[in-house]
Amino acid sequence: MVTPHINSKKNDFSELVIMSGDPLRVKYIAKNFLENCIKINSVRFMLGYTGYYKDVLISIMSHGMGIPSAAIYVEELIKFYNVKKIIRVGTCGTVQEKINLKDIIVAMGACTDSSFNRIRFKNYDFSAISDFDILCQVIHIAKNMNINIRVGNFFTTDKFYNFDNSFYDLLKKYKILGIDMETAGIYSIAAEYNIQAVSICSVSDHILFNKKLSIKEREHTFDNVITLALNTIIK
Ligand SMILES: O=P(O)(O)O[C@H]1O[C@H](CO)[C@@H](O)[C@H]1O
Ligand SMILES: O=c1cc[nH]c(=O)[nH]1
Repeated sequence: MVTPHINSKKNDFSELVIMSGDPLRVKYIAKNFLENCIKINSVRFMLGYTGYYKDVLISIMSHGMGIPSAAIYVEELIKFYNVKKIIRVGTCGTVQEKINLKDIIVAMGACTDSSFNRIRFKNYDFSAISDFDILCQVIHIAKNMNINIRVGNFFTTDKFYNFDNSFYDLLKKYKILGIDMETAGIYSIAAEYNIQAVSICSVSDHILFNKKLSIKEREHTFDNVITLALNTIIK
């Protein structure tokens, strides 16, 4: 099976997929956490790998930045490769004073400024939420692994650079914990196709305090998030 963006054979993908925006983070996860790992996609350098984690077949696939890019990969994985469970392992910004760089935030739901969900949902507001069971599993497994997480609302934006401080004040007031660029879209696609999805993000940018992680840190300092995601997806 080949799509315009993925040149893998039908059985190259596991039904369980960890996704991330950055292809180099995907490569890092595959090389450091999977056994007997093979590369299954490199079209547009949107890298994908399949291998074993604790004897379970898992795929790791990049989705690029922004809903339009992520939606292409998520829809193709579901429609052509029979994928049933997706955990996004990403980075996010925050505007909350009590949240620090590298903190882990699980997106229970995601608001958005994108029109993507309105286009899909006949122009109504779609409440983009994670699958409840997989969300509970993340919480349970994080507790067992002694990994601190926060669970709450996200804002998925089309605009990485937003210079309007009143916008960030609004997000802060409405208890938005994380800001990313894909989660709201991934959740609506998951709902349409009845698959499970959840986003787990590490804070890479503190917008309020003007602090950010380096490029290398964004690529591979998230081993706790990765093991949390892997242990959740195999359940
Ligand atoms: O680290 P990733 O998974 O790419 O996620 C975040 O980082 C990118 C912006 O720098 C956007 O894709 C955003 O959602
Ligand atoms: O979308 C994102 C991702 C990381 N940091 C941000 O500020 N926004």
